[in-house]
Amino acid sequence: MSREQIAVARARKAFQTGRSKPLEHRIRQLKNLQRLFVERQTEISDAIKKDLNKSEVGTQLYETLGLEGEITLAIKKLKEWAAPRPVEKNLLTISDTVYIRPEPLGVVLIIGAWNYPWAVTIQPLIGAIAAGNAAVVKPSEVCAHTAKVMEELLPLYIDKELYPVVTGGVPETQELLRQRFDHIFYTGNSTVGKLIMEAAAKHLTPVTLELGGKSPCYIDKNCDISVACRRVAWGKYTNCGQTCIAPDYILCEPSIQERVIAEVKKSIKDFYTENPKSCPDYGRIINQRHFRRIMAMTEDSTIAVGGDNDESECYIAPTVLRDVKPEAKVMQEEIFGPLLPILPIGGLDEAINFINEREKPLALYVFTPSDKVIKRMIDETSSGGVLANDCLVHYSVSSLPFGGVGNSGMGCYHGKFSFNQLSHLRSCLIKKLKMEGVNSMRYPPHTPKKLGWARFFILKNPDLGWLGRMALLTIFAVVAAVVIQVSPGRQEHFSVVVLCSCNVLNSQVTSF
Ligand SMILES: NC(=O)c1ccc[n+]([C@@H]2O[C@H](COP(=O)([O-])OP(=O)(O)OC[C@H]3O[C@@H](n4cnc5c(N)ncnc54)[C@H](O)[C@@H]3O)[C@@H](O)[C@H]2O)c1
Ligand SMILES: CCCCCCCCCC=O
Repeated sequence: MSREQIAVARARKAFQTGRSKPLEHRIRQLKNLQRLFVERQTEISDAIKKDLNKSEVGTQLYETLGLEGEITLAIKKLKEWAAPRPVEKNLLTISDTVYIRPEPLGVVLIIGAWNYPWAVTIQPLIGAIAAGNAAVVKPSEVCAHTAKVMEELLPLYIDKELYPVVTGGVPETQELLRQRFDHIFYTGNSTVGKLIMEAAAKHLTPVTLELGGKSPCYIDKNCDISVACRRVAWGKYTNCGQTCIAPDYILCEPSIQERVIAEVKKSIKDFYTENPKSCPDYGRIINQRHFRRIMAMTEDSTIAVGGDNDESECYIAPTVLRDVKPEAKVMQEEIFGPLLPILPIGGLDEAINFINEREKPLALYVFTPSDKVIKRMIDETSSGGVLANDCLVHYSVSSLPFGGVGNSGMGCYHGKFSFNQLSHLRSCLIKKLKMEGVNSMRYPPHTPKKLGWARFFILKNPDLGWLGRMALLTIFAVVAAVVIQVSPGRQEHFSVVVLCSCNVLNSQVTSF
């Protein structure tokens, strides 16, 4: 058996013992994971420094702080999230207990990307643990130092059979993908996303695909350009542009292009000094392959700011490109690097058309003081998420589902959405063996009269409020009296009326 097969088989066996399911176990594991981030911050930071030149503070701010917040939230809310969820009923099921029961899916495969290696690998793991699953964790081999630290540290804190770490590159990931999982949670590019889905299809395994793409940024000429550009520069150059939701390019009217260039330039200096290369807060491109890919994108565009680079250090200065054409190389794929192209455009209508002619983005940014412009941008486009007058921060809001749409991904996570995404939401309906008369309307022989009753019972919404229920009760009482007088032998009619009368006051599930 391969190393990958062994890890999956062990995780499955451990899941089958049932030990991942009790809430106490889940909480204990989450607390242990939290402890890892408190006790091992130095090892985590040192490795990321080697991989991406992230500073220690940057690592906490962009990677581990969010994870600590998500763990704290999951621990606090787990009982509520995992509890059966009462649902509304129709009249036909009014005397039944009807609810949704979140259940673990089984063994989840988590495939992480390299750009925020802890954030995008461990955040799904938090959801997997909270939902009671086992999970095989495959960190990206591209951030080699971090993958090694993750492989060493996780088993010291959490159940290593239930949550094994499998390191490796493409062959190892493909070997993992040949195994059977109950869910695959993949973060990375859209091309590999398609391969993941293909492999998952063999076992009919559901997938979450957290992908990327080009996230547009429209700057309205009426906005505070200085503030807008500072926020855009932060969103773009954080982690050297290697952020899935970085504003990929700017759309603005030609009349403000020079202002935008000047203000972005000013922010670059404010954030990273005159010499970003020696600034501890400015990162590096992950490797030379990506360095060359990014530099090649500048070839047919005009550099307005930056452009300095050093392949031996994987350094590319924060760069702005002016008067970029839609056909330019930099506009053909997600940049994932510190280049900020500006595309002059005729105004909002043209910007909306430009966005809609392309793949649905993961994030969409609009900077404007006008609520009308914001509303139009939201109403007339589609994207995984949309932000007005800021960048990136929606990622930190646990109550918002984070994920793409179309080419930018499927499924979502963060907070309760992670729990739901990695749970099976099982429909439960518990009926008593009494009141058989009421069922006659659905048993053959089918008659128009029975259909009439069925229409009433299925289509009527019993959620009438207290007054409505009292009124309905009165009607049922009158009908019951009439039925008893007119057709004393028709037991099913009588049962129906009694059933409704008895239960109309209690149209919600109250206990399990
Ligand atoms: N939506 C999000 O939350 C999110 C977060 C981070 C990154 N991203 C996106 O990810 C992309 C960057 O990541 P990447 O794709 O370069 O990361 P990557 O190269 O680390 O690949 C991601 C994972 O896929 C595996 N993989 C790569 N090729 C494979 C193959 N042929 N078969 C099977 N597995 C394979 C890798 O081992 C790795 O674990 C960008 O598009 C970015 O926008 C999205
Ligand atoms: C405070 C804002 C945090 C932003 C973190 C962005 C992480 C993006 C992950 C995808 O690349």
